[in-house]
Amino acid sequence: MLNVCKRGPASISRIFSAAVRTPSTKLSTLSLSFQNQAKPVLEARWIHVSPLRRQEATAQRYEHPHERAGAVQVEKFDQLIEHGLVHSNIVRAITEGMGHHTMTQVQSLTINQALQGTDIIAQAKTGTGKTIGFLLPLIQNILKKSPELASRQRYSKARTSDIRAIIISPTRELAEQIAVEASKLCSNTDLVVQVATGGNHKGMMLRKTQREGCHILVATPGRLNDLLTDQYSRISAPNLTTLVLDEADRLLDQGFSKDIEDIIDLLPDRREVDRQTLLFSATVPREVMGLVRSTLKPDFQFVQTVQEGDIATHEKVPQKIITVPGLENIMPSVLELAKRENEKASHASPGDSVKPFKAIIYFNSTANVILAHEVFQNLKSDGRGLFGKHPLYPAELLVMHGQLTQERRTRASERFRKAKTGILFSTDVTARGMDFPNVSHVIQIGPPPNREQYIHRIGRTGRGDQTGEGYIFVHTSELPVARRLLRGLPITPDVDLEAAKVDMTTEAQLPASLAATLVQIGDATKMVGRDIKNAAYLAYLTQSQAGNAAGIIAALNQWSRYGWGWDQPPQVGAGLARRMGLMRVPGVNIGSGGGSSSRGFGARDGGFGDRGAEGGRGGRSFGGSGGFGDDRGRGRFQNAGRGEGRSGDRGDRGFGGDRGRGGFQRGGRRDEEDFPF
Ligand SMILES: Nc1ncnc2c1ncn2[C@@H]1O[C@H](COP(=O)(O)OP(=O)(O)OP(=O)(O)O)[C@@H](O)[C@H]1O
Repeated sequence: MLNVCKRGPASISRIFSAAVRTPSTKLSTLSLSFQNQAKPVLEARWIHVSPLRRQEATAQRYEHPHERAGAVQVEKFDQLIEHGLVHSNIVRAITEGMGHHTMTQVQSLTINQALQGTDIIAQAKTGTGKTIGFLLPLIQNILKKSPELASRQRYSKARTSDIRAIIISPTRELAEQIAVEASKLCSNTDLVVQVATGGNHKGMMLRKTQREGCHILVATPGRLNDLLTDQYSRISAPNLTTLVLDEADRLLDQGFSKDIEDIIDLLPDRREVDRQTLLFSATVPREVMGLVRSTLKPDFQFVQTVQEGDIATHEKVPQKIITVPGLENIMPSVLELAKRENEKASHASPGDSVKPFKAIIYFNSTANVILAHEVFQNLKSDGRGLFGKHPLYPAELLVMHGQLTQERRTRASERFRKAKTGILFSTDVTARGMDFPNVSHVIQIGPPPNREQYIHRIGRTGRGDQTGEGYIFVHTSELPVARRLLRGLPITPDVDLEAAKVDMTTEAQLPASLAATLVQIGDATKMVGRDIKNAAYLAYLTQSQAGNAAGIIAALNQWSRYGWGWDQPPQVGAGLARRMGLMRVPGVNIGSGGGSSSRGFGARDGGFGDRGAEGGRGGRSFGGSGGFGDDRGRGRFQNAGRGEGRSGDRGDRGFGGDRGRGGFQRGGRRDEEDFPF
């Protein structure tokens, strides 16, 4: 059926322009391999598990000389009680409270090992239960030293200096989530869990901790540093038994490693108070291995259920790449996808595995999150005027980025957690560790900042025994960089979405449903303010890794013309254009300013001098990364901005940059044979 709309997309944009006028060691058999050190007094051990041999692996016994003779590798939580390894009050919280009976592979390996007190770095795919993997041994090891804490007392006598375990997380939301999980595990014991994050009121947290005491502290790095150095906080951990770094590779990369080093210096000397260190993540890039070694004892174990060469993402999550001819194709394509999935879900019979559409859409900049969220909020179905029903009704449309207050961030997380159907427009603040239930789709807009981030983002779906789907949209000019970053991942091209193929620069006859989608996005975009669009343009420009300035400028200009209906593209400040080497690039609309008018709509996770982190340290990068109170900027334009550190928020004001890899990089070797897309 062909359309109503005789004129094609080009004319849709003209409607806008009328309104807008400016510019194993395979442990194939749980065998252990030894990595000899130069002076092998103690050696680190690598435990790899081939997924195919899991059953076999988990049934084996350890036979390492360091092991307790006869130590059994258990795989049911109840067996931990039978073997006298873990207090029944902890196990009951998992089996009866949470309903988990069988351990996941990473849990089985790490719990069995960590109970013996060794330092561990564990790498396992996203959503495989790593949180319990470190919480359970951590809690048991506290109870081993203080059995009197094993059952609930009427009056707890905990103090602020009773901290036995500290868990560090790179983001506030993740810290909150871990604290909730830890409280569940401790629910039958007398252990007290507290959480300290940058966005929350320090005084209130301190008063609560002074009132209730603390045995397990979950914190973000900046706030933890702040508490440990504040002599009035009375927070101390003289008897610390365990330190956990969740998302360890993130905490040990350049953005956070100095904070972590400072925190470790503030903890009791390990030679005087022995403690266990546990590092967990789905990704452990080689670059951080040096720091991993220096953080752990020399005889640490590397429990790796993802081996080099294995697929790092879940095979059960189909991943598709959609190459679009214009950036203006992306929002209509997302809407088409959402409508299609809603349609499928509404026709599914009760036995079908089709889930309601509940998606997280990741953007590389705060400004683009804001723009997309506004557009989707403004959507109306055809012919209903201003008060028309939303085409995705009853979906929740939520936004999450580092410029929001902590209260709004928490509210957005909670609402998305509860939503049956919805879209969370997000920067990378939710990319790691967040366990939102029933996420059916993860959609990434543009190439991710790096391969690890792609893996963590995709990991928000297909968690536990759930299924899910991944989509990534890239502009043709971004394809080389996407191929370089995502080499070897099971991503296949997708050509099903009509809105992703249509040429918006020419008039055409279109199927009615496609025309309706384009008109809906067009009308909704028209209602979004100029500043937001300017900011989105500049953020996309400054964080782009396309390696081709002329190409990305052309794509952005086409977006502003055919997506927003602007005659002139937004201005790029002369200073910024100079710094980015854009002065001679055709199509750049150079303004007179030294920088850009879009401050405040940060690009990838922050920057703009807002390295203020959780504790509010001023910074110097603009165009940084950081953002969302989690990531710390290593921006493209270091030193170019003013320090605008804001207490309680780790840089999210920047408008540029990419985590340590700045824009316009070379696209890397192009070897078509290597890529399915
Ligand atoms: N043994 C288990 N059996 C079934 N479900 C489990 C088990 N352990 C944990 N889960 C559930 O699996 C989900 C994912 O767990 P968790 O968040 O710990 O994963 P993760 O490996 O830390 O993920 P990420 O790498 O994204 O941080 C949670 O909903 C959790 O309740």
